[in-house]
Amino acid sequence: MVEKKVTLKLDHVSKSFAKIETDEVTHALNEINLTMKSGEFISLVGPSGCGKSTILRLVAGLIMPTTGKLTVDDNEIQGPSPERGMVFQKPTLFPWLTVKDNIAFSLKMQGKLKGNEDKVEKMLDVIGLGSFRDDYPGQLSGGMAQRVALVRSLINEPDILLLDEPLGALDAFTRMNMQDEILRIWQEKEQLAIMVTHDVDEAVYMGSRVIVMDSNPGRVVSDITIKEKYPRDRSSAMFVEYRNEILNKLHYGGIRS
Ligand SMILES: Nc1ncnc2c1ncn2[C@@H]1O[C@H](COP(=O)(O)OP(=O)(O)OP(=O)(O)O)[C@@H](O)[C@H]1O
Repeated sequence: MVEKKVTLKLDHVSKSFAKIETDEVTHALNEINLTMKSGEFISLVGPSGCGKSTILRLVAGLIMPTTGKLTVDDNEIQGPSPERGMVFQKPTLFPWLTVKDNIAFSLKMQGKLKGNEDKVEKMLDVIGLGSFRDDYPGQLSGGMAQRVALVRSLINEPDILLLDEPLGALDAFTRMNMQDEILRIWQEKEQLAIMVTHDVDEAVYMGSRVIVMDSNPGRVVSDITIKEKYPRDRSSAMFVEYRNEILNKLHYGGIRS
């Protein structure tokens, strides 16, 4: 179980980007108010450009809001922190480091590797890549590389896990296995997970809450609590009902795919 329970708040958060070539401004997010807590799995869905990744990058502290503020337990987010781990769609591994060294990298950088070597080995076992520990990322399949990228973030035991379409590039079979793997780790650690996905099925299968967004300007149009218990059955009446409700919000909210 994760030691620290946290509350993340987005308080009237707006983010605009200026285009370099023109005077135009993109209102990526407009007045977002959200409260999320440890133990929740938040799925963010919405059309391309509605600001889903911008929310993750703000929470990661990679960018700052134009107005409003983001806080973790009332402390304003002012930059990146190992307490907020991000996994991107394309696994961002160091090609010159072995699988094991990629996983150990952040512990090493923080001077925490000594005494934690067994944690790296445990993570290798968790993702079933123990026998690939000395291989380089270029030798791995896409699914294997994504598993390494996932545990590389998890090894820091972040209070907040940010997943930016982490399974988007995987084949259907690997994707379903990884969904269960991520859920298992999340349930064990009880951290706050926030995942961007384009797949409504995946959003309902994994999320304890599904937040539906729309674009121009980027905003929240619906915040749905999924009350069905885990593990979920994709063919159950309740599951199908949730999926239809979200698809309806995406269409009737004027959302384009
Ligand atoms: N660094 C940036 N500079 C300029 N505009 C940006 C920047 N980052 C994002 N935007 C714009 O902000 C809007 C929201 O982008 P964002 O990537 O958050 O959307 P998204 O919902 O994650 O989209 P997708 O589903 O396609 O990944 C888009 O119009 C995008 O072009």
